[in-house]
Amino acid sequence: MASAIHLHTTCSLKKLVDDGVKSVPPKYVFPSRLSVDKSSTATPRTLASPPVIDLAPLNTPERSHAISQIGDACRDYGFFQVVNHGISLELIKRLLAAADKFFALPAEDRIPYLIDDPRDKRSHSVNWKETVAFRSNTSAPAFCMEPAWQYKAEVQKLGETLYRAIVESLGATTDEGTVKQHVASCNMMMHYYPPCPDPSLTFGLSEHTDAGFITILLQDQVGGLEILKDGQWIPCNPVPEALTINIADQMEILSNGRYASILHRVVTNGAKPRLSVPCFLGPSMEAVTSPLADIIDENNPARFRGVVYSDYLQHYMKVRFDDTATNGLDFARL
Ligand SMILES: O=C(O)CCC(=O)C(=O)O
Ligand SMILES: [Fe+2]
Repeated sequence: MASAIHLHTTCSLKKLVDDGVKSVPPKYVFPSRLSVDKSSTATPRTLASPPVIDLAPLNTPERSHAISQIGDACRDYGFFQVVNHGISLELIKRLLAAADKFFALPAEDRIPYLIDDPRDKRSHSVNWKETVAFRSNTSAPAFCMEPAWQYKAEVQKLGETLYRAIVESLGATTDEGTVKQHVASCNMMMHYYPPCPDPSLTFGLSEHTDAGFITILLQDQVGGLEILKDGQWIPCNPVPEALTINIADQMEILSNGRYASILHRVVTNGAKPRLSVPCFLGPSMEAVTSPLADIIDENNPARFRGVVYSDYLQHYMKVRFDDTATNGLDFARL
């Protein structure tokens, strides 16, 4: 969400829940939730969760095996989880502990740091979550900033590794200058989804795709993330010590549509709060994304035009979170 203007919010959903709210206030009700046949949105058991991929072989003679696993996951799911990702588990624990400590603070100490995520308002409905965005040294209390900055730097490195691997899985090459331009920014947020008195009425985060190249998500073990696969919402169940990766819009353009940016959403639950830390890795504002030259020929013509990221983001923020359009990528489609 690189270009979004983040206004600070004045209220806390968590406080409402802590104070014992017994029903969902109307602004948090998604009308689409009321009209759907609940049986069709019940978590299906038939389709598997996205695959879990071991990244350790990337630095060994077995690299090509890991690359083909990544390619298959990008093509078949647009989502996968990675273990042996190189980010210290101790650092991850420290970050999650800091996040827990932050969300345990009294509401008045937390509210100044909460942002109005522009993605939280879809038409008239509001997502069931609270969010902090790590944009400056004062985005969160110092005890959060310290692990957050360290984690963000590690995620940026992992993002470059994954970008290279994904391009390689397409049978294409890239140069270091392009990697730096396309993995130029890392927008990090921290979402807290309180337990909800009626999860059938709400979304933690309603369906969307992410705008950048790839998103690296740290989620706790509670669960709630779902992806749309073959017309069915399937859970992306948390795996201990894994990070969740998804293809975002710029990667769909780069891969000329071979790797789709997948719709995903977060559902709420009645029992436990959930914490997640997404990092949106995207290009610099002036960078142009277009399909990789190596994968375009007369049998595979370009399906997208080149787009400047700042133009893309402007369009994305306009259409993605109202009810009038469903696909931000139509902006770039030829
Ligand atoms: O909390 C999650 O699991 C997903 C968050 C997400 O999709 C986003 O912030 O774009
Ligand atoms: Fe997302």
